[in-house]
Amino acid sequence: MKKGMIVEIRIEDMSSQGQGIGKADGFVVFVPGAVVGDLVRAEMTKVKKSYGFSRLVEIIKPSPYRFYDFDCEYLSKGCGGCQYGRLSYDAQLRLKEKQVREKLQRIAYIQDPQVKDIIGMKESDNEGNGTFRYRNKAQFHVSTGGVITRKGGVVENLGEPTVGFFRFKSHHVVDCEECCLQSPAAMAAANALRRFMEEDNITAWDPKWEKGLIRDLVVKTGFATKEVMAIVIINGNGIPNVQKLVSMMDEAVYDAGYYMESFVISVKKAGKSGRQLQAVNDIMGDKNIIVAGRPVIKDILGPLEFEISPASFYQVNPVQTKRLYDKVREYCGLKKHENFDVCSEGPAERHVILDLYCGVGSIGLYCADSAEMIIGIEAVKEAVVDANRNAVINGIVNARYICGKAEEVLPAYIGGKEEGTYDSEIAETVRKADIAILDPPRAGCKPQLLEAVAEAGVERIVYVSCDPATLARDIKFLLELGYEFKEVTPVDMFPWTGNIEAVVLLSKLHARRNEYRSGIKDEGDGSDSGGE
Ligand SMILES: C[S@@+](CC[C@H](N)C(=O)[O-])C[C@H]1O[C@@H](n2cnc3c(N)ncnc32)[C@H](O)[C@@H]1O
Repeated sequence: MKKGMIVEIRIEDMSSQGQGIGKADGFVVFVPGAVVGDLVRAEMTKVKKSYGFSRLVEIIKPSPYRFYDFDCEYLSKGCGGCQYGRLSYDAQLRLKEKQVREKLQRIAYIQDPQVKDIIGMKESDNEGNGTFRYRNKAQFHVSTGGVITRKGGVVENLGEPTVGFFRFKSHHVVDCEECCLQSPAAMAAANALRRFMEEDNITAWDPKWEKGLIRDLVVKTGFATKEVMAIVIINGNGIPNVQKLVSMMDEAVYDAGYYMESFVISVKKAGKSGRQLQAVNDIMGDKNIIVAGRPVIKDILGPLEFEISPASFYQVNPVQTKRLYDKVREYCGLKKHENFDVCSEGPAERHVILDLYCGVGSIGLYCADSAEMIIGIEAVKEAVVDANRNAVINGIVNARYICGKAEEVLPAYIGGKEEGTYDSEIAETVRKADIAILDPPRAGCKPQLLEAVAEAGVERIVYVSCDPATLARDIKFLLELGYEFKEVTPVDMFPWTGNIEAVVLLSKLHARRNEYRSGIKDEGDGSDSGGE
């Protein structure tokens, strides 16, 4: 295989970035623009030892799964947001199921994993918007516009500001005035920011010159409350004429049918290396300044209310979050939520549940009615404060939160190594835990955390993941630590994109746990489950 060669390829798979994947002469080739089922002609652009990249030349026979009605002009302009925008929704769901299965087979070495039907979105969801407008958090990048002073004092007008999303595998911002995945409030706020920058000649952050003011805009929307928080991430100490921007956004958001409850500036000073390809949560600055309104917005999920701060994580698709959390409850073995009353005085089941990577406490609080105690661990302080407040708002008294890295906090509490440096009452409760819910960021869990969970001896592990590869890696380790894989349910939290969410149930293998505890390294065959 050589660069410049024209090859014919049947597309059999797709990457999470939306590239078609097929084989030519046994050689794996990535073809951007092609979808599963296409027969294409492609020109090789880069050739490695066993795989290569190509440019789509011609679709010889289009796939029956091709979707032609995706109503977005920015997809063809290169916006990298909707990687699966050319694939029918049903085909997306099948592809995501397949990807979860394959990762478990290839990375966790589970031969025939029990993969339940993916929980997809329905047409009637989300006030009839179905698989569209499902995101309650928009993250816009802002690119150069206005005037800038170059090194040496040269003043240059950089042209129109752009507010939108990165092009596929690039930091080029595709200017988007409309996005069918975002809430109308988010688009109204983004368009107001662009207008403000144009009118007031406000610069955007230029990663090449490491100059300019506005870097990004995050808009959080409470779908149930219509409350909106706008967070403008800047390279500086403030925004000139910021009150004008606040009123422009406020008006635009109100016209879209929402209420701007909070306007925040997040300060992120220029680093030497300029803008890196950002992980979702790295977008925020180090210091958040509440310029107008309240420091939190509120949302409602099922029977619970949640307050969310600028720096706190909150699941982005509320309709699917409810379904995901219901699945978590089911995997925890808790009763259904139908007659849920969080304030009920009825006897709780005797579960002690560890809610690891708990964010604003949402999953644990969703399970609190069936627990003796919820212990949440979370690294972001604002989220821990939110979690405590959320427990209070909902009248939940059986939840405690610890701020710190889960991989440091849990081993300390389980091992009792630093007695005196932590709450011994909580430590005692942690050691009684019988269920652990793990919901880490994309990178997955650190081995120390998984070892501590196994050391705690919980009967069930419910692992929620947004990256099947790190999920499979961690499951492989948990199997070695004496747990048995039961089943996985993928949940489509991110229609039209290549992102996959999945929830896994693992249960303790009693004989093997004892071996693990006593340090005997007997492999066993896993058939000795004395389990549940
Ligand atoms: C995918 S979110 C899950 C949040 C929550 N369970 C929910 O459903 O909304 C992952 C959370 O882990 C937190 N986090 C990241 N690294 C962490 C660590 N090492 N220890 C504890 N929490 C961490 C993040 O701040 C974030 O709130």
